[in-house]
Amino acid sequence: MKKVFILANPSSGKKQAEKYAKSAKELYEKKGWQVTIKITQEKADISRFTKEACENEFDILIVLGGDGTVSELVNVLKNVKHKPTIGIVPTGTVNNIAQGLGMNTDPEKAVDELIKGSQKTIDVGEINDQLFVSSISAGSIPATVWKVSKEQKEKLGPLAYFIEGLKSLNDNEPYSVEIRLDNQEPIEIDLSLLVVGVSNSIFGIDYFFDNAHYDDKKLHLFCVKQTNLGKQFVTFSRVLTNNEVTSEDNIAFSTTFEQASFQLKQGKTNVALDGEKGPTFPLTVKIHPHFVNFLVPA
Ligand SMILES: Nc1ncnc2c1ncn2[C@@H]1O[C@H](COP(=O)(O)OP(=O)(O)OP(=O)(O)O)[C@@H](O)[C@H]1O
Repeated sequence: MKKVFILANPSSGKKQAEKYAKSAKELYEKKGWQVTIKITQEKADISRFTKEACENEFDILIVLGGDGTVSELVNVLKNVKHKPTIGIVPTGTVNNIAQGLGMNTDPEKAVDELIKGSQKTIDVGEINDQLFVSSISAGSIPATVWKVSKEQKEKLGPLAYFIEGLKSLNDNEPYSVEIRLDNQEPIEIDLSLLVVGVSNSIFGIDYFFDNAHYDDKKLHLFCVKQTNLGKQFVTFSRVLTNNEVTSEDNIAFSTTFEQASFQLKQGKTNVALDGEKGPTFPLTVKIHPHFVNFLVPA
């Protein structure tokens, strides 16, 4: 009999996680699975319950939450002997990770999809000893990601990020970064945006890195150089309308790497990790290929 641990963050998204967790338990028990359900009361419970699921060797750990919850949970898996297979029921606001895995964004359908699903071994990124499952980013747009209030997120969903992002183009402060990719010579560039992603879906845009896959053993880098507001706007519009990210006038560029370092040479900027506040510069970033199994639609 499969041992299944359900971990639900009731504060995520529209606050429906507890409700869906209970209906998931009912459905999975009918299927003959042995189900334990835990509802988090605070952030620290995410790692506490994940450790419990690993120590007691559960086969499957189903998480009901958004990117923040999934990211917190995956960070626990770095130091455990037994990693359960993870399944996501996306009850967050943006749910990039679930989207990148091809999960249904309707939690009810996702609950059902996980029973019939298959397993996929996915890559994760590491930045200064912290794991990320979706992306890290630096610049005024990512800085707004964690400034977006819970209320704005509930009301506007992913659109809240876009609106705040566009507003932030105005107070874009220049910063200069020395980038060293794999064994290449370092380059120093004045940037307004730096994004490193594990999969295609970033900031709620599911084609941000069009060719990226969760199991391609690569990290994907997208940079926008410092330029005037108009050109930046055009570049972001291209990204948002699924056009080429590499613009003719070299304002933006994208590439892939396995390990890299980023050193801040001038100015200051914040780093976001899976939509939450991340570490500070200097950054050492690498891929962990095939780190953990996830349940994905069949
Ligand atoms: N009871 C709670 N249990 C767990 N985390 C909580 C709780 N209350 C507040 N939080 C906060 O919720 C954050 C995780 O929320 P999460 O990111 O999963 O949802 P979201 O922000 O709605 O979705 P998304 O990140 O996809 O936009 C945690 O980092 C933690 O700070």
